[in-house]
Amino acid sequence: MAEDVEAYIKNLKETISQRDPNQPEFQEAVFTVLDTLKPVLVKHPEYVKANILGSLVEPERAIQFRVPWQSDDGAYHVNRGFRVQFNSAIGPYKGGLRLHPSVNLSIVKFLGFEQILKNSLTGLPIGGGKGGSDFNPKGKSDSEIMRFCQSFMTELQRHIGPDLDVPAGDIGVGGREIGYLYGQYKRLNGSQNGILTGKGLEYGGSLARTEATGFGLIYYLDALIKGQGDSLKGKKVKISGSGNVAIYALKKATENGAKVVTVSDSNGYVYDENGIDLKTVQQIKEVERGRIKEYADKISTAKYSEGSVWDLDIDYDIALPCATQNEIDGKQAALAIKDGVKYVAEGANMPSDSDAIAAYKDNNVIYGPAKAANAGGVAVSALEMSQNSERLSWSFDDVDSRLKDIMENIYKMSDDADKEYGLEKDYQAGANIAGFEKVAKAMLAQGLV
Ligand SMILES: NC(=O)C1=CN([C@@H]2O[C@H](COP(=O)(O)OP(=O)(O)OC[C@H]3O[C@@H](n4cnc5c(N)ncnc54)[C@H](O)[C@@H]3O)[C@@H](O)[C@H]2O)C=CC1
Ligand SMILES: O=C(O)CCC(=O)C(=O)O
Repeated sequence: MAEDVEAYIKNLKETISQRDPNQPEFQEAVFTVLDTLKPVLVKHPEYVKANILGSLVEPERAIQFRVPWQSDDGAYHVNRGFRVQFNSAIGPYKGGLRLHPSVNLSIVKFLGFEQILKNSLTGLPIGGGKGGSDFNPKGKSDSEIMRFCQSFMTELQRHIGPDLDVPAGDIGVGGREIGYLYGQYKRLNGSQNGILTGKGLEYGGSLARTEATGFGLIYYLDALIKGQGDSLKGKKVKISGSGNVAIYALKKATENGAKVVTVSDSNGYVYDENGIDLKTVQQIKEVERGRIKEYADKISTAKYSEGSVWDLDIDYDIALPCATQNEIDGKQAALAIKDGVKYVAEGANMPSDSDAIAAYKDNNVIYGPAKAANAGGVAVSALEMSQNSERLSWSFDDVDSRLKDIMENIYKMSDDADKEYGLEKDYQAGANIAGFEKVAKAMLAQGLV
């Protein structure tokens, strides 16, 4: 049976490589998951017989469209928009929209695929999807962002709905962009605040959605660390990124007694041995929309350097990558291990490449993978959908305590899966298995769909 499973997985990988030879990020995400699911397939031959994985790796729908917009100087531009509706076995497609020049079909498919199992882990009824555009928001005026978002939504609105597909934010899409996207949807279709999450509090947003991914990361990390009989208190932490996820991870980690000594952006990073000051980062990033370099102009103990924060050689305990995919390679993971890192928990999606993950595992670094560690954002998005359906707003504490329960439960589900399949502290495999089993059961029950 184990040989049949090996052959099945090998065959699937070959099919994907042939079908999508130019999608390296998608292949990376899928191949990693396929490898960790082998024990489940050995135990459940019915999933192989029904070719559940063959369906799982193929999006139900991948939409690509033109996004024309005009810049303030009157020039005409055309970007490419995407929405990949990957899997609706357990609920409406759910996942963010990314605005970044690197966005292409491979990246949107990898993110959409990851979202299927992540959303399943939340325990809430949401399927997987993702979207975005290769539009670069950096340096654009508010009016340019508004015109782009209006044009993007003019096409996207045909494909989404409160029970069909509910997008949200991701890199380059925060409260401002969600506002413009929602405004355009409403002009075209009337008010239906269930079509997007991450909305402003005045028009159907949920308290704690802004904080959810970063806070959730720390709730998960806390459970992971406690599971090893250890504590977050007094630990020295490197965070990468300085966007939504990084900022609220910094806030909660500091509140919980850890010392965060770095934040970064795509140009460089700041290192402050005294601990990064949250308010200064928020002022630069959330208010002024500036570069992280400015932090060192405001805080005298901080030093700014160009390049990757993962090349900074200092002793520390915990790595929290919160910027982007493949930001940590094998060499950088080896440096982290040499520097004393015991825990890695991923705020970004797929920030560690496969060499980095292998290095963590070979050196007994406790590794919390993205789909478990950063599921708090989408979990609170699903709670926003519930509040919209109920026409109610829950208190911050209510949402936050549900978030904490969800993140602790994700750790527990991954740990239980490890125990069931005899996988010693492999929280990556545990998360993949726990997320997959629910989706696989739903797909099997629904027949050839
Ligand atoms: N916002 C959310 O609720 C969720 C976000 N994520 C993931 O978290 C990560 C960060 O997203 P957000 O904080 O929402 O985005 P954001 O747009 O608020 O911030 C992104 C941050 O990453 C940095 N960055 C982008 N590209 C980089 C590069 N090539 N090298 C170094 N730094 C780079 C940016 O400078 C910025 O500081 C992404 O991987 C995203 O997919 C995951 C789950 C939910
Ligand atoms: O809140 C959401 O629906 C999207 C979150 C997201 O894009 C992610 O989990 O990567």
